[in-house]
Amino acid sequence: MEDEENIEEELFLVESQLHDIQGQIKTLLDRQEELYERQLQLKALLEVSKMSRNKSNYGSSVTLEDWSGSFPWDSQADDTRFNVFGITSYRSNQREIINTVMSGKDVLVIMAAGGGKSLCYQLPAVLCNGIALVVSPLLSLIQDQVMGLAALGIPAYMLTSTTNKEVEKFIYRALDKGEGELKILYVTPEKISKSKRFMSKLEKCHHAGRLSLVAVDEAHCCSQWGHDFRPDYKNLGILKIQFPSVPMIALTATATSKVQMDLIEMLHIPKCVKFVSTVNRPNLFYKVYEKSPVGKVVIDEIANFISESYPNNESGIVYCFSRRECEQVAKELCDRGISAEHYHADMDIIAREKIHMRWSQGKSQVIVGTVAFGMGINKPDVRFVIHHSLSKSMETYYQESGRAGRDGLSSECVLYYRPGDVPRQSSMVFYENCGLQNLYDIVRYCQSKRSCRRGAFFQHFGEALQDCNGMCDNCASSIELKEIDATNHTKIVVSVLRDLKLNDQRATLLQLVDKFKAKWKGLGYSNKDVDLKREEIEQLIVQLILDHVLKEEFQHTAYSTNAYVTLGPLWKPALQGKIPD
Ligand SMILES: Nc1ncnc2c1ncn2[C@@H]1O[C@H](COP(=O)(O)OP(=O)(O)OP(=O)(O)O)[C@@H](O)[C@H]1O
Repeated sequence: MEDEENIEEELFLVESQLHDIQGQIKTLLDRQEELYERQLQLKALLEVSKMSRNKSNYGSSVTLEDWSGSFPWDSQADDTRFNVFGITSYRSNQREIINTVMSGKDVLVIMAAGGGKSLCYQLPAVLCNGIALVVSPLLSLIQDQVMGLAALGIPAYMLTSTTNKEVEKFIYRALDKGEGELKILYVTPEKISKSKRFMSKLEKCHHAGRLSLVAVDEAHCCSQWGHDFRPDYKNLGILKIQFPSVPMIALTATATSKVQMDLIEMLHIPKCVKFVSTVNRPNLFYKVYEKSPVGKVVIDEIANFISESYPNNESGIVYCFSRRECEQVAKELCDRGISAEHYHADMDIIAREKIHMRWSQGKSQVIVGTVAFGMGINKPDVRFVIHHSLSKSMETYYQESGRAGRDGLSSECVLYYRPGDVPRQSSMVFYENCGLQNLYDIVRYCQSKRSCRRGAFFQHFGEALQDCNGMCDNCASSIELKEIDATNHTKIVVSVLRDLKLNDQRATLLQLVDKFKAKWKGLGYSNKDVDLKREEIEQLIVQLILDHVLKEEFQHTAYSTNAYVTLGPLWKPALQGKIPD
């Protein structure tokens, strides 16, 4: 009896010590996770810092002169800003950029969507004698700009495939002989690379001292590391070679350090002065919703979100993965009473224009588009951008979601995520430069239940962290997260993959999960072992890919219905000790 009491007493002691130790282990594991996250951030920062050091080594320096002081053109510039452009004061960096261009320097401008990049070259173009050349990638973008400038009384023209003969003659005379009134000339990059006649007229214009400046809009298109690479942009380097004394201003909304270096090199502007504004869009609320595997449920949720949050026909965009999906989502939203129209590259240009116009004028509420609904969307009052599937990279997502709230008012960016969408994207980006790494970055953004979404953008673009002010779901919500020990699950995932590899078999993500479940049961795990739902197992597999736990040996072992899951080509022993045998 006394023995039993002693045993019970010791048992109680042991159990309470075990309880304490488990608490300590949990604290340590939490700390370990924080450190892993910090490790990733520091590695990214180190890379950015090394890149900028290399860059200064090969001479593309950022001069530190003060461009906000007084300059001889100050009063004329103020007068033009106010009386021609109707703008009462400059926004951040605009004055400095204008002063730099006016001083004859080359400039690289990185300024968030809606930040006011156009004024940075249009105002100097009006102030300077002669003609400014602007290279821009899209006809619709050019048309908008030319119309806007004409409305301000500025003689701007475009020379593109749609320009009629009369106007073309007028433009060539202006370039050649300085006749007629032409201040800003817009062309597409194809004109520079393909039209010898145009280039020889431009040469004459320059020779006569009448080419005032060259602006390259959407300059990230130069770089194949950027998100919208355009082969014809690669040839724009010729402009600086032919016209070395003419200041060049390259502008874009986003460019990682790698893209910046690339485009400085391609445009031959190694001594450019660089102005980088923050990527932060404080008025945008970022959130990720778990996406149901049932298509109709997703549409119900999107339709409810729109009709409850935006009952007054406020404008929005829904981005979809494929053309077929985009048509279907638009139709199903219409069936649920939302005025939505689809937009994709398979439609003819007139139909697309009509749909864009109706939406711009508020006659339809939502455009359901593919990536084709891209550059040149200048609608300021887009209140929400919903992603029906994840984008292929952080940059693409930043651009697409950034079409919300250009007027500075509160707007929402919602992404519907399910791991099952990852293989579809990975099959598309598999052969792109860094395609998988870029995809994994956005997947990491989606899978995170803790980190600040805004912080992920700062990290991606190599910028110091800023306060989110509760403007993302992870910062705003106080949901308690349930934590589980997934060691056994991970062991099973790895062993399922080993079996497949051994038998030279392949499996879709769905099949992988089925095999996992069968093995889980077969191994006789009891009820107190955590039984995960299908989506949770999918999330675990994707997380293991992201954490590089699944080694290279499993690459291509798993397939989705018709696409690679592409497991872990980037394995590194970051999680040593956690990798199961
Ligand atoms: N200093 C300013 N004050 C007020 N409005 C301005 C100022 N500068 C520009 N704007 C206005 O802000 C809007 C966005 O400018 P702009 O089209 O140049 O943006 P952007 O940086 O080119 O954006 P995107 O990358 O999306 O094309 C325009 O309506 C423009 O007239």
